[in-house]
Amino acid sequence: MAGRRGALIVLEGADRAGKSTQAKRLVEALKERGYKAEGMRFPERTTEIGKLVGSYLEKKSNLEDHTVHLLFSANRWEQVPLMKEKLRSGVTLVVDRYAFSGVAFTSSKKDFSLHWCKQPDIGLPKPDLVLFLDISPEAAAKRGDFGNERYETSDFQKKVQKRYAELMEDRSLNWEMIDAAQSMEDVHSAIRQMSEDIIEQAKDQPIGKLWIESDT
Ligand SMILES: Nc1ncnc2c1ncn2[C@@H]1O[C@H](COP(=O)(O)OP(=O)(O)OP(=O)(O)O)[C@@H](O)[C@H]1O
Ligand SMILES: Cc1cn([C@H]2C[C@H](O)[C@@H](COP(=O)(O)O)O2)c(=O)[nH]c1=O
Repeated sequence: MAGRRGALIVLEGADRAGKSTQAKRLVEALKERGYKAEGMRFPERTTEIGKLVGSYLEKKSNLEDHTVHLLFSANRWEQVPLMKEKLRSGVTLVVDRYAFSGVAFTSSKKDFSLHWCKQPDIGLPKPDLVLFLDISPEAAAKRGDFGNERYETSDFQKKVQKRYAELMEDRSLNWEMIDAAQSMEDVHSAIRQMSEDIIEQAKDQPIGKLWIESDT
C-alpha cells in the first residue's frame, strides 16, 4: 500500500561473524518473498570519505583515532538522505554494520568512552531491528581471511565484544542476539523470520532517531 515504509535492519557483530554472508542472503530471501529490499554496508568505501577510511583499515595510511572515528560517522551521515528516500519508498534496508560498530570499535581503544563515541551518530535513522551475530573471538579467527585488516586481532576483538554487550543493555533499541556459530542455513532461517516480522511492524511507523530519548 502507498505510504508504507520499509524497515531498517542492521547486522552487527565482531569481524568474521558472518554479517556480509547473511546480509546478502537476507536481501535475496526478502525479494523472493515479494518485499522490496536492498543491502548497504558501512563503511561505504566508495565515497571520498570511505576511501580514507578504507585505506586506514587496510593499514595503507594512519589516521589519528578521534579523526577516524568522526570519518566513520560522516561516512554514515553522507548516506542518510539516500537511506531515508529508500525507506520512505517502501524499501527495506539490510545494513551490514552501523553506528554500533563505530562505538564498539573506537571505545575499545585506550581512553575512549562509550559516551563520547556515541555523540556523532546521535540522530541517525534508528534501526527497527539490530541483529547481533554472536561468535567467540576464537571461532571467528578460524574463519577465512581473519587478520588482514586493522582491528583483526583476537585481543582487540575480545574488547569489542565487551563493548557490544554494553550497547545491548540499551532497551530503547530492538536488539536480537543470534548464535553465529550455527550453520549458515540455521542463522539465515532465524534472521529471516525476525526480519519479516519487523517489516510488518515498522511499515506504519515513522522513522525514529537513534539515541534520542524523545523518539524511543
Ligand atoms: N555460519 C557460518 N559457518 C561457517 N563459516 C561461515 C559462516 N558464516 C560465514 N562464514 C564464513 O566466514 C567468513 C567470514 O564471513 P563474512 O564475510 O560473511 O563475515 P563478516 O562478519 O561480514 O566479516 P567482516 O566483518 O570481517 O567483514 C567467510 O569465509 C564465510 O564464508
Ligand atoms: C562501520 C565501522 C566499522 N569499523 C571497523 C569494523 C571492522 O573492523 C572494519 C570494517 O570491516 P568490514 O569488513 O568492511 O565489515 O571497520 C569501525 O571501526 N568503525 C565503524 O564505524
